[in-house]
Amino acid sequence: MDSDTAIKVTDVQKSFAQKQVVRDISFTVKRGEIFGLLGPNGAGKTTLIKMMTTLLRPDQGNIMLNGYSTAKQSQLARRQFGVTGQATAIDQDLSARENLLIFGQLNGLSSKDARARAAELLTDFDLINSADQALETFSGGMRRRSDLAVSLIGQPNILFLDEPTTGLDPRTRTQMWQAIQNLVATGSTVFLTTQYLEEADRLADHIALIDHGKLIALGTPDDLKQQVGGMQLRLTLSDSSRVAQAQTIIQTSLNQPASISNQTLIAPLGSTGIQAVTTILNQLQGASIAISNLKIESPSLDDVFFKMTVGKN
Ligand SMILES: Nc1ncnc2c1ncn2[C@@H]1O[C@H](COP(=O)(O)OP(=O)(O)OP(=O)(O)O)[C@@H](O)[C@H]1O
Repeated sequence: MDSDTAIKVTDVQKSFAQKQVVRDISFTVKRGEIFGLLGPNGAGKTTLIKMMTTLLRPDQGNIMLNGYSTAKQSQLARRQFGVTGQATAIDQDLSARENLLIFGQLNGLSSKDARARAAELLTDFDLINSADQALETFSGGMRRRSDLAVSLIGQPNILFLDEPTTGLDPRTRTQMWQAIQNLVATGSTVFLTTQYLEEADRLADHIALIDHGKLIALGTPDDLKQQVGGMQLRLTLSDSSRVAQAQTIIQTSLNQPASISNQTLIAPLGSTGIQAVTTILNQLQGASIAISNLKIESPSLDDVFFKMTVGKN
């Protein structure tokens, strides 16, 4: 495993009873990146993350965290990461600061270092003004940020975030995104699962899409969007009698078929087709074909998700 690699998953399989829920999955996560794991309900995300965090053993295959095998060197592998979503508060009567101090000491920090690290995290996560309030008085967003702070107290090199923003309002979600981005800016590697495709699109450098336990796509958000067809041109004409003529102009310029829906022509632009849009518009104008609407649409990760996954059946 080279030194740029934080996580290496090789041919991992897991079955429960007779049912195979993770099938031969392999991928690599580079140091300092945000890697998103996506998939419909029941796809196997939680099972995979449990295997990566040593809570479950794969039936077959290998998982390495910073070069340590989760099966053969589980103690060392465990020291490489933090996880959110596990017991991150001992007692709701404790303040956020007290909670951080306890987890700091559990992680082997001296009380002086734990105090300093707690103050740093409370500031980073915008909790410093509520640091001495009991956790039970915290809103959902404050709790989530406090959980994230706790998972960072031992300065893990790799952080697993299982649905870090589920249920948060848009403002708090944006704050969490910022916190995650700040974290990777300091060199940590983040592995996250999310139900929000926009979140994966905004945050993730690479995405693995799984369905029915199988890896069905792997790449940057842009790679995945290209796989479902890239950008599209949608042109609506003012006069329906000119549709056939406009179709010829578009098809000739793009060298791609254009489909017709009422008065709207739709054609894939491909990677260089966007340059042809000016030519198309000039030719339409030259032929006195008026247009009432023009859109250049990028595919979204939603398109990728819907085209590539089937989900529970
Ligand atoms: N301990 C278990 N025993 C039996 N079947 C299980 C067990 N854990 C998970 N499964 C099954 O494995 C499949 C994958 O579940 P998993 O929780 O990994 O999916 P997921 O992608 O995390 O789904 P969700 O988005 O709904 O959380 C499901 O069909 C689930 O019912």
